[in-house]
Amino acid sequence: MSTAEALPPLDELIASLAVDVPDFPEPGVVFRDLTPVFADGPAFRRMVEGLAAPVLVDPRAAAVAHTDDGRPGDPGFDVVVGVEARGFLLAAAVALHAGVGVVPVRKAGKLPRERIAAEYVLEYGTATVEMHTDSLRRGQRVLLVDDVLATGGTLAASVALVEELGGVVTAVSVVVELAALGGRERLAPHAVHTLWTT
Ligand SMILES: O=P(O)(O)OC[C@H]1O[C@H](OP(=O)(O)OP(=O)(O)O)[C@H](O)[C@@H]1O
Ligand SMILES: Nc1ncnc2[nH]cnc12
Repeated sequence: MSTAEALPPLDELIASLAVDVPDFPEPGVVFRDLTPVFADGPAFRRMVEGLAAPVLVDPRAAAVAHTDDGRPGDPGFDVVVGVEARGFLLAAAVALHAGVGVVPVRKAGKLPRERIAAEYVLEYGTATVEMHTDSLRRGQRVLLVDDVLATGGTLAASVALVEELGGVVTAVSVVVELAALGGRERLAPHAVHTLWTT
């Protein structure tokens, strides 16, 4: 058996490293803690590659984009937008992998310049996310990245911000989809890619 064949499927690897924490941050919520998955080098690399893969039009583009010789490469998206805070860990790595830039969706009160805002309801509370008004160019193709898709409130608000700025959401990629909470349906018709559905 080759080394590649010996690798466990990515969803099984993530499931084996993630830790379920009952009643966090409030009673009734089972918190899926992905920090051990992020801390595992091979798992982190495979997650980053997996988040980009469904929209990485030319698999060679990433390698080309990493060079400094100016050769063009089209990864299939122009920028990665990542959601504070856990989404930042992934979005920056996906952007580096694909050879594009990264733009933050931040929680309220963190961005210093002209910004737009969207409010949403979480599985545990409410929040507001913001983007700088000049953080995207009209028509830019966006890969939206976060760690967890639960109710979809955070990502729906993020999609609204991206679209208000004229960005085109090419796809939404997450590590974990908590299917019972209906986030995928809430984000329709946008394509949602997930590495582990539970
Ligand atoms: O689909 P939803 O119901 O909107 O939930 C998913 C969101 O919740 C978590 O973020 P959280 O707001 O806890 O912030 P953090 O990343 O700063 O911990 C997670 O990282 C997602 O962004
Ligand atoms: N159950 C959960 N576990 C981890 N992150 C979350 N974000 C929203 N719901 C979550």
